[in-house]
Amino acid sequence: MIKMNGIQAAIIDLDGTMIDTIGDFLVAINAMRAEFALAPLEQAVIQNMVGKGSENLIRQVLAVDFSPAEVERHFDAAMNSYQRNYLSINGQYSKLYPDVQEGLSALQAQGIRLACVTNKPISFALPLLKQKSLHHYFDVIYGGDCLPHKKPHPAPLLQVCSDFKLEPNQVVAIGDSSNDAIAARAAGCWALTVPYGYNHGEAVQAIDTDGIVETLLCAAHFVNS
Ligand SMILES: O=C(O)COP(=O)(O)O
Ligand SMILES: [Mg+2]
Repeated sequence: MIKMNGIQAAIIDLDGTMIDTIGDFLVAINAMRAEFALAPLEQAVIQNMVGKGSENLIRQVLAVDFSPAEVERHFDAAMNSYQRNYLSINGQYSKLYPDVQEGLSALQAQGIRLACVTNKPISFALPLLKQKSLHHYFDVIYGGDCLPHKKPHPAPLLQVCSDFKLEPNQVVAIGDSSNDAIAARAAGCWALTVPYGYNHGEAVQAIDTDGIVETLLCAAHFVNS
């Protein structure tokens, strides 16, 4: 792996990196589909649709049964149903991946500031981070609807660099998908990838990243080592 020195901040992804939220997605999506008299989808199918924000997810989920025109016709009602269902169970079917708190603590102990950048809507992300006792690690938290662009656009990462008054090459972004690495590359930040999340059904080895780290604790050992 490449030597990564002078890192002052880390931008951490949420779904698939800190928290295994696929159970929440499964329950909320299938509750929404039941309201539309659609059959439930398997977890493996939904898992490959997660990562590009709620709008993308809902369009993909509707497109299993509907034509492009029907998807647009049902979109608003489906999104309302999904949001209501998600918020009613947020976190109940989710759990932290191994060594998340240990990794965040170890990064902080090295003087590295932490930001969370997720494509999850902020109204889902904040209560979830609080419920799982992770919010206190982060100086800055951006949801997918906080800024005009979401990952893989570099804007949220560049916003963090600006918030922290750092150059992008002083910042590492750690995520589970190509979305995170593409945003990092485009911003000029370093990129690390965890292998256990949801990479749109593709192998993490195919991601253009500066390294694959087994856990966030491994990431902490790797940065500035
Ligand atoms: O909600 C999503 O689409 C995924 O969010 P993430 O950016 O935290 O992986
Ligand atoms: Mg993710």
